This record gives sequence, structure tokens and C-alpha cells, in this order.
Amino acid sequence: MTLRVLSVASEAAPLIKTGGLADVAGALPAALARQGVEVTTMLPGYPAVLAALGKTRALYKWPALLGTPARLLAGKIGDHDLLVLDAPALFDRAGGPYGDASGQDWDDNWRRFAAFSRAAADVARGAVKGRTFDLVHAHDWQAGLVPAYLRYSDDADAAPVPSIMTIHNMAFQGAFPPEIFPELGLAEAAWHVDGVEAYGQVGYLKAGMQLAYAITTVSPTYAGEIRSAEFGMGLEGIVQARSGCVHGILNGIDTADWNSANDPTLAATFSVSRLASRVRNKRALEREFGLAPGDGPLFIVVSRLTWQKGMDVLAGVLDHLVGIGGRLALLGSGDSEMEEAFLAAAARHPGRIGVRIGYDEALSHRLQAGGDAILIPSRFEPCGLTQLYGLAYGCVPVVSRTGGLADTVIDANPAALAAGVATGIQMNAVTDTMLAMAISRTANLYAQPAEWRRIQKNGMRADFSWGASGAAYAALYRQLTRTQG
Ligand SMILES: Nc1ncnc2c1ncn2[C@@H]1O[C@H](COP(=O)(O)OP(=O)(O)O[C@H]2O[C@H](CO)[C@@H](O)[C@H](O)[C@H]2O)[C@@H](O)[C@H]1O
Repeated sequence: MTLRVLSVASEAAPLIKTGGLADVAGALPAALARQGVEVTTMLPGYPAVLAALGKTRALYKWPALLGTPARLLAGKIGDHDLLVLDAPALFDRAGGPYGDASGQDWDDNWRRFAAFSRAAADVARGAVKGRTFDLVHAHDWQAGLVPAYLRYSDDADAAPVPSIMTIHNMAFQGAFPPEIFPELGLAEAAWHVDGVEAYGQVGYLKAGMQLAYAITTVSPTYAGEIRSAEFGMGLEGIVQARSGCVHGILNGIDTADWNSANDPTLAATFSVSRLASRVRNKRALEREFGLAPGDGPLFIVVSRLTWQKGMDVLAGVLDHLVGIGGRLALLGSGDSEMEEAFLAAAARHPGRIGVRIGYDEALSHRLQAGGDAILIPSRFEPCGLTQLYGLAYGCVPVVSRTGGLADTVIDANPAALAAGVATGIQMNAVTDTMLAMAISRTANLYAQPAEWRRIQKNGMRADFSWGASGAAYAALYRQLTRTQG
């Protein structure tokens, strides 16, 4: 039986992306189609999304959705079946999905994403004639109120719709002051610790975790870590209380988008059997970043420059990296102090460190194709995608042993090297010393070309497609709809 799922996300590649959520929301529909699941993705009507959609007819209208007129538009972009919430007062603005061009969050994000969630709940419950859904899949805090609107609906007779709450990053919880509660249009009963209340605030992610039929997160290790206060960040109690419904399902990657044998952004395509061609990408990258030739490894970074990603620690060990003969090409943006620290390091080490502050999808491919090793010293990492792109592209990941990084990289310890299964380098803690040691270990392995090639090839042969994870989501969907049926 074909299952119909409404996937509710605040971003989805290639239409609108600020981070990994977009990659996953963008790739899930194709992965699930292979499992007999039809996914429709619901997105806010940001200018870029409306422009891509073109002219289209409204399927449904809300005269006042949390106080503002809104329409539901439908379209197909590539293989994506889309529903788009066109609410100009909320989403028609310049800047990013969550804030203005300077990165300042919009003051009314609580209203924007409550309206989005309310609309999604209405659609999931069949507001649009001819469009029914068996299950709704909510991603991150921006969709966290969907299960709340389903539970505390005005229409008590409506058939229940099973829901899943997926946590892509527990650090972003969408907690807002209690004064907004009356504006949300939820029943009074929702203001309760078993509902949307979280430490005296309205907790959007908390509400989703509390009220969805199941909670998923994006790796098995992170699913365990968030039971602790350190990683649960205040929501560990719910994770523990609902541990029977918490599932860790590893992200996959879009192997059509990340295919080194057929990637139009590269100077030279390559594959595990044509690894020698890869060097042309390295030369091109050196030119692009103004780096002088060298015998040591060329490290790369493609990252948000934030505390989560351990970028402050990396900035502190760059002199060591250069001192042992390494070079670095970095692409990222984020915290302005970290941006400045990397720019200062580039000025200190001309020809050895090159830095691009910004966001550039094509350049991220060229970095993964030309770099020798990608540095990912995250303090926590629910799954992480850049290590998977690195593995697929022969760019050896150097990672901290946390979350999805622990689940996807096999450390080149003596046992793994002897067994011929190593795919990268792991460090136990994100400190200057540990990171400096990991960088030195990488350089030592790089100096053994046969060993290094083997590590690269092991990674390139590993399967990080959506196959297994798509099947795991489909199995969970079926289990939850059966429970209901
Ligand atoms: N400056 C830049 N230019 C171009 N591309 C850039 C870039 N900076 C980052 N990217 C790209 O953005 C994505 C980031 O993915 P990550 O998995 O690192 O996720 P993020 O922390 O955003 O997401 C959260 O959600 C994802 C999805 O579940 C989890 O994997 C992750 O652990 C969790 O923190 C990658 O596709 C990367 O290539």
C-alpha cells in the first residue's frame, strides 16, 4: 500500500538552504519513493520558493491564519511535490529564512512558524479536498507545533493523524515567552508540562517531542547522547521518558548531487578506480585559494563557523597545522570573532592558509574534491553531512568522536589499519591538544601514500546512500500508521 506523508520543513534543497536540514528534507522524498512512500514537502513561501514555483492557483485560503491572510500553493519542482504557504506578511521579506541580512533573528519567528505549523496541521487533517495524508513528519522546532495543533485542535472529532518529530539539532529549541501562548489558538489544556509548556516558556521543539507519536534524530549515537543533560540541553527528561519511541536513523547523502564521477563543478571528475585524476582538483583548489605547493596534507573546512563545530578550537591550532607542513583552505561563515580569527591566520600564513568567508555550494564541492582531509572538530554533531561528502570524494575526515561522526567514520587506529577498514581519524575530545594530535596523526598517515590511498578508497567504497535509512523511515511510518489503523 502506498503511504502518503506530509513532510513539514522550514528549508529544503535545492530551493532554500542554510544548513544540513535542507539536504535531508530535500533528499528524503526520492529515498522514500523507492520504499513506496509518496512524500509531499510543505515549505514557507519565502521569495525564492515562490519564484521557483511560478504562477499557480491557490488550493486553499485562510482568511486569518494567526491573524494574517494566507494561501496554500502547490507545484512540482524537479521530483519534489510541494505545498507552499504563501503568507506575505510572514514570509515575503529580504534576508534569510530566520533573520535579516545581518543575521539578526526576526522578532516574530514565533508567529511565522506557529502559522506554518498550524497550516500544516490543517493540511494533514485533510483541509484540501482530494489531498489526504497518512502521517505528518515534522522537522526541527520550526515545525514543532504541528503535533500540538493536531492534538489540541478546535475539531475534537477529527481523526487523529500520526506524527513524527525529527530533531536535526537539539541546540535550536524554539522557546518563546509565555505571553505568546494566547495568540497561538491552541486549547487552554495545551498550556501544561505534558503539552507545549517548557520551563515556563512555550517550547516548540519540546511540544513536538512531547506530542508526536515518535521522535527521531539523525544518528544512533546522538539518540543516546541526548538522554544526558550535556547533549539534551534541558530536554533530556522527555527523551528519557519517551525512550521507547526515540529512534536514531542516520542521514544519507544525495548520491546524484555528490557523485565525483559526474560532478560538473569539478576541474576533473574521478572515482575510486580513477583516483589519480583527483590531483587536478587539488591543483585547481591551490590556485583558487592562493596556496603555495607543499608536501604535507591540504586540509579543508566547509562549515558554519560556530561553537558547535569547534571552530574556535581549530582557530587556536592553526600555527601547529602550518608548523607540521599542513595547509588549509576554509569556506565558512558565522560567528564574527571566528571569521576574524581565520582571516588573521590567513594573513599570518600567506600561501599556507586561504579563507573564504561566505556560503558557496559549488565551492564546497571543489573543496571536497581537491582537499586531502576535512577537519570537523564538532563539540556535538547530530549526524553531520560534510564527513559523508568527504568520504564519498576521497577527502579523509578528521572528526571528533561524537554523534553521527562516531557512527560514520572508522578511526585509523592500529587495529583498523591492520584489518584494512579505516576511513578517517577520530579524536576523543575537542581540545587544542587533541585536535593538534589528530592533525599530526593525519600528516603521518598522509606521508605513507599506500596507506593513505587505502583509507581514501575505503571511504569512497562505503555506502552512505539513503537506501538503508529510507527503509528505516518507511518501516517506522508503517508501524505508526498500523498502530492507528
Ligand atoms: N559556507 C558554506 N558554503 C557552502 N556550503 C556549506 C557552507 N557551510 C555549510 N555548508 C553545507 O551545509 C550543510 C551542513 O551540514 P551539517 O550536517 O554540517 O549540518 P548543520 O549543522 O547545518 O545541520 C544539522 O542538521 C543536519 C541534518 O540532519 C545534521 O547532519 C547536523 O549534524 C546538524 O547539526 C552541508 O551540506 C555543507 O556542505
